[in-house]
Amino acid sequence: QFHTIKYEDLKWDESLGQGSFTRIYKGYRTDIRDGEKHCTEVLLKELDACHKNCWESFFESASLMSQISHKHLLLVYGVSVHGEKNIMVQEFVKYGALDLYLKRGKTVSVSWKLDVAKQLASALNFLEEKNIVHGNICAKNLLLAREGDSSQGISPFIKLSDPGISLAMLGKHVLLDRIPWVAPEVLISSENLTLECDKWSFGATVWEVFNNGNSPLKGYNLKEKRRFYETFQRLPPSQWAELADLINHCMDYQADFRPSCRCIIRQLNSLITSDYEILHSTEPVAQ
Ligand SMILES: Nc1cnc(-c2cc(N)nc3[nH]ccc23)cn1
Repeated sequence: QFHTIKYEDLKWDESLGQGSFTRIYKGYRTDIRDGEKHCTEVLLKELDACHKNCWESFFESASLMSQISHKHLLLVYGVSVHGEKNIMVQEFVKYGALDLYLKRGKTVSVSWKLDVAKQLASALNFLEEKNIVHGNICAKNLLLAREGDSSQGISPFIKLSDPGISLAMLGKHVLLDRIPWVAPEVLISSENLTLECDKWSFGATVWEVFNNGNSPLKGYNLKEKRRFYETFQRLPPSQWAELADLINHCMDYQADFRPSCRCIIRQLNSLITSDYEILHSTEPVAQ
């Protein structure tokens, strides 16, 4: 179901941090294609040996991403097993995770943010058509392949990363900590992990993008996060009413009230043409 890569073909470079039970490194993969030697920049995602029991879920998420291909889905080259080590080999995406990129204070225009939201919505639409649930949509899992340059009219380009270890395998604490990205019904039972859950997470991710990568409910402890759902609270609304409505529509506590991907894309397109862009664009508008 996916390609196995020889450990000897991999070379580790700098460490780039860690995810849930995983450590990530920049690396290189040498492979021979049509008689030529190629050396490709890759992202090496190592699963902690102590989480051995998660490895099939780890590989499942790899195989999910390698079975389908879409321009806004991360390319997974394959997996490598070496003794205790399970390694997922992914394409290296130049600018890394979107939340860190935005937190680093890069000022981006409203249309830049809308482009990112539209690209994520088109990736979700593709997954919805294949009836595939991602389960971990968030700005940390959006990778920036091209910065874009609004003055040159060049849009950014994002790729949705693999979901990582499936929610069903994660402990209650990890699930609670994923509030407000994880849909409320999933906390009740991971059997409730459906396509609608990705719509909820989409809403929380759009909120992050329009709040410069700040984490929603930052500083909330697990108890406060649980209360947030128990009392049906909403994220602080954007001043842009149409955007706040879209986010709240996606983050409807009633899963079947959440909009379809096509509806989300239509609403995003109407946002792009709405007056907000004129009123809040950084470039002075001719009076
Ligand atoms: N599939 C991926 C995933 N993450 C990256 C990445 C790139 C970068 N410039 N800094 C980083 N810092 C942490 C991760 C990362 C690249 N490719």
